[in-house]
Parts: sequence; structure tokens; C-alpha cells
Amino acid sequence: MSGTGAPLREAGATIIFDRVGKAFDGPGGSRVSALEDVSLTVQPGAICGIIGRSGAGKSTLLRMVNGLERPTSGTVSVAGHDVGNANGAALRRIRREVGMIFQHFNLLASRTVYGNIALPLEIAGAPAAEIHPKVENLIARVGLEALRERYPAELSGGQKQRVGIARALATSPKVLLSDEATSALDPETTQTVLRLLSDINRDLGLTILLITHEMAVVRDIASQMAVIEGGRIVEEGATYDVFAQPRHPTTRSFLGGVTGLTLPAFIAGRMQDHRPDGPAQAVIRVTFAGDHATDPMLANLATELGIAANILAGAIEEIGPHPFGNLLIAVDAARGDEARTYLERHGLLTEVLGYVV
Ligand SMILES: Nc1ncnc2c1ncn2[C@@H]1O[C@H](COP(=O)(O)OP(=O)(O)OP(=O)(O)O)[C@@H](O)[C@H]1O
Repeated sequence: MSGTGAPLREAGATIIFDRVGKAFDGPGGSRVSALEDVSLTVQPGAICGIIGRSGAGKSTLLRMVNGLERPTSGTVSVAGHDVGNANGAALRRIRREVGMIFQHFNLLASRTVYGNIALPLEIAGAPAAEIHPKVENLIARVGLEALRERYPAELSGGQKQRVGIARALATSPKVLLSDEATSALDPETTQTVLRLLSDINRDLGLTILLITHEMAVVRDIASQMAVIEGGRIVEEGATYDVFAQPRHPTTRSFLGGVTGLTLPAFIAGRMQDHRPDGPAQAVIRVTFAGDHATDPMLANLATELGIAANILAGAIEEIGPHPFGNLLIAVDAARGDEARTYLERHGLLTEVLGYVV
């Protein structure tokens, strides 16, 4: 069904969560609801980031894709196979198609880099003649040629995660699950690991589903994202669209950490929701998306309408190939609507965050 020239993308599997619920037994015979009515489709070859706070249900969701958890209601399917109801050989087959990497790497301390990567192939009963070239190929892919005989205790966190990634790829999976894979790494190492995951996604075409509590990880790698809170998906879509127009307060608060959305404290402390009587400033968030990111709109606002905007905070960044920015500005509240209409007419998105006297 896909067009010509994209055969690699077909290496990835579609993941479908259909009205998935999960309840655990809690203390004293109670039930703890971890997921409720979760529906999400991850397209083959996509990188989908699931973001949420601690306890939101991210791990539970992820672990359903390889059958480590089973839904209490609804279905989870990978490449058309119903994971929640698979057992025995069928479940083992699905697990071979779904690799996983972990925050704390989960390497075997008694095995070398080579030995850790070879392990899934040994478990699958692959012949030795097949294992050797495959492991060498994976070691080269993750750039660990010089370290193949080292033990995990002799590796840095980033190197350990490279081993984890190579091990996860050993059975040529169609899906890679990432459980906070960069959360234990410093920012620079995080970037190199995210780049490696991006390269793998591009070269092998496999589908990557990752969970994280860091919006920067989603921004840097995910084509698609979902925000989860209290076991429910509260927002989802193409990463660029969600960043450009976040609808849910939880999404907005996550975005605050990675865009120019955070108000300086001296303004935040004085903000009020309603426009006061008398002179005031409207605090407006302006989102520059796509082609408009580099237009001098605020200068135009001043010259064409005579409305001066104070810039309170801002950042311009890139999501994939798209320039994207957020500015927080303050304008005379009496002319706030006029300023917004002007900016929106020129393709920018605006939102009044509040007022300051
Ligand atoms: N095996 C279990 N038994 C009982 N309750 C569980 C179990 N696993 C998870 N839960 C509960 O389900 C909810 C979701 O947990 P989950 O681990 O999926 O969240 P999370 O978003 O991954 O959090 P974190 O980022 O802290 O790992 C929590 O309330 C948790 O306490």
C-alpha cells in the first residue's frame, strides 16, 4: 500500500491501543486504575513519545506492547497480533519482534559487551555461525568496536545504553520500546543516544515507542506524541502540532520547561486572570510556526498599528525541519484584541495568559 521508494519503512510494525484499561489489585482488596480508555495508533516507522508525570501510567502502557502487562479491558495489537491474548509460542514470537531498552540498562554484569548483545540470539537458538556476524554488525552500528571485550562495570552510562540498544536490535525487531532510556544520562550523552535512536529509526525503519517525563526528549526525536495523565491520554498528535498549539494544561506545563513559555518571576507573581479596570498590560503568548517563524511581526505591529510589544520571554527552536518559536509579550490591554487579530491574520497563534497592572 505504501508508495515506491520507501521499502525500509515497512520494517516497522503498527501498534494499536484500542480502548485499553488496566486495573491492579491495591491494598486491602481495593483496585488501582492505572489506565483508562486509552486509544492510540502508532504508525509503522514512527517515533512516538509518551510523556507524563510519575504514576501517570506510562510504564504500564509501554509494558503492554510486549505482553509484560495485559489489559483488563480493550486490546493492544502489534502488526495485527493481539498481544494481550497471546500465550506460549505466539507471545514469544511477538516478543522477538519487540525490543526494549531501559533507564538502568539491565545488562548482565557477568557478560562482556559482545556477550550481552549475543544473549537474545543465543536464547532464540540461533546457530553460532549466524550470531557472530550479526553481533559484530550491531557493535559497529552502535560504535562500540573498541569496547567489545569490556564488562558493564567498565563502561560509562552512554556506552551501557549503546549495548542495551544493540541487544534490543539483536532479534531484528519491528518495534523498539524505550523506557526512560536517557533519564540516567547527562544532557550531552542524552543527545548522542537520541541521535543514535533517530539514525536507527531512519536506517531500519522500525517503530519506536518511548516513554519519558522530559519534553525535550519528545521535541528532539518524536514525530508523534501523546500526553498521559491519571491513566488517560489528555492530548495527542504530531509533535509539531502539539508544540505549536497545546490544548491541555498538563501539556502546557510540560512545554514550559522547553520553550519560552515560562514567565519571568516578577511578572508571574503579579498576573491576574481578569482584565482590571484602568491601565493594564495583556500578557500574550505568540507562537510562530512554520514559514512565519522568522517574520518580523512585532516590528510590523509597531509600525503598522503603533502597538508596542514588550518581549518578556522567548525562544526559537526547531522541531524536525520546522522552525518554531514561542514569545511571551506584554501589550497595552486596551489594544490587546487588536494586536491578536493582527498577528493571527498573519498566521501566528496567540493566547492571552493574563493581565498585569
Ligand atoms: N504491579 C502493580 N500493582 C499495583 N499497582 C501498580 C502496579 N504497577 C503500577 N501500578 C500503579 O499504576 C499507576 C501507574 O503506574 P506506572 O508505573 O505505569 O506509571 P508511570 O507513569 O510509568 O510512572 P513512573 O514514571 O513513576 O514510572 C500507579 O498508580 C502505580 O502505582
